[in-house]
Amino acid sequence: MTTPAYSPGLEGVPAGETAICTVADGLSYRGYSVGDLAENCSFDEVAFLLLHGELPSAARLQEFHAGVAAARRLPPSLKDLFAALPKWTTPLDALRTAISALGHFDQDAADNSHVANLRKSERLLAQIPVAIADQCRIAKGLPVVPARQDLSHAANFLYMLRGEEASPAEVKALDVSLILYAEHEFNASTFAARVIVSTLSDLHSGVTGAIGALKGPLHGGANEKVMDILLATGGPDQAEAWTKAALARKERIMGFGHRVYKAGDVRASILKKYAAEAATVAGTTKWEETADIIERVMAAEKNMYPNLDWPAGRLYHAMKLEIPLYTPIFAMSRITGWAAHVIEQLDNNRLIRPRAIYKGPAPRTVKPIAERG
Ligand SMILES: CC(=O)SCCNC(=O)CCNC(=O)[C@H](O)C(C)(C)COP(=O)(O)OP(=O)(O)OC[C@H]1O[C@@H](n2cnc3c(N)ncnc32)[C@H](O)[C@@H]1OP(=O)(O)O
Ligand SMILES: O=C([O-])CC(=O)C(=O)O
Repeated sequence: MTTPAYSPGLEGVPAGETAICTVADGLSYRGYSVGDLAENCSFDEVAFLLLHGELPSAARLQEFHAGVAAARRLPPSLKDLFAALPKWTTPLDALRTAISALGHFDQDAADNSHVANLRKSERLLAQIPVAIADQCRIAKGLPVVPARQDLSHAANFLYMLRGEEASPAEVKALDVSLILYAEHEFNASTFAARVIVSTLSDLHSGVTGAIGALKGPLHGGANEKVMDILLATGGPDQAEAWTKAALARKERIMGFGHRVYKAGDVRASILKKYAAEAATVAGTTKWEETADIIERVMAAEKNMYPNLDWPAGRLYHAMKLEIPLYTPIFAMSRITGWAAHVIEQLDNNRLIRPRAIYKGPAPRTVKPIAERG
């Protein structure tokens, strides 16, 4: 038997088949380029596409929206759970706990059939924004805002968070960011979800694990770190020197680089315009100028380009959303990709169990405890 070539971090290794998304020749979901989807569709249509395989007709979209909007509520005990969490709990950690807890209440929890998984996916799609908004308000001692069934995924989230409707421009910008965040092949969180359900575990367990993987700053956690970096520079005047000094200290500039995209991430180019427009409205263009300077330094010094987290962090900041909400917002979109992959995995399952190259001690025998040093 020949040993297959080893690739650290599984870089470049095909680890399964999928019909959901490809990052080859530009990013596309089920055959549609993300640019086309961001230009011509709403997030709600893209969610349907990812879960059901085709773009919806107007009637199917209405039916889908009605079903998801009706599920925008949490069991009352979730609110008690949020109130009981330590005050230092981050919104992403609270969301991870909430998804795990929601599994207890879902009547389909242990049913891994295709139709049950679709039902659970649509419920989680509905419940995640509610969980983020409710936890955020409860942690601040504010009353929760009941969901609106007439609003889109993006608009309802902003409404529940703030207690007032957002402007159409804000809703559109958030919606586009959700389309771009929705799915990305075998990224770490999605792969984690697939590994979990490949043991014939369940959707809620897979999504709970996926959120744990998303949290890290090398993956979804980077969109929160982006704003930390921009704020740390102090602004355009110090940005170049700050970035060069950080690189000299071998620090990573979060929001740059990507395992697959070495010449830039198309999603970052699409969202940049929305981040810039939101900054103009908010009067915070100083962070756009700072970002442009850092982009120039990173290209010149490292030949490295922004990923989607770079403009997303800036967009959410210009929308006056609190930094710890940025990765939960990523999750509120990526639930569609995670769910589609969980369903695809379980529809044609084989346990995911690779091999390791052993680097430990040579075989040895146990000495009686009195003889051990
Ligand atoms: C939506 C998303 O999840 S997109 C990813 C979001 N994550 C980030 O933005 C975090 C910052 N970026 C990174 O850490 C990386 O570019 C990753 C993890 C995304 C991809 O990394 P990989 O392809 O595995 O590259 P790896 O981590 O091996 O780094 C290769 C080299 O580039 C350097 N490097 C990679 N990213 C960066 C960065 N953002 N800033 C500075 N240097 C970097 C590394 O230090 C390393 O240098 P070395 O060879 O001198 O040690
Ligand atoms: O694909 C990756 O490694 C990370 C990423 O961009 C995503 O999950 O959107």
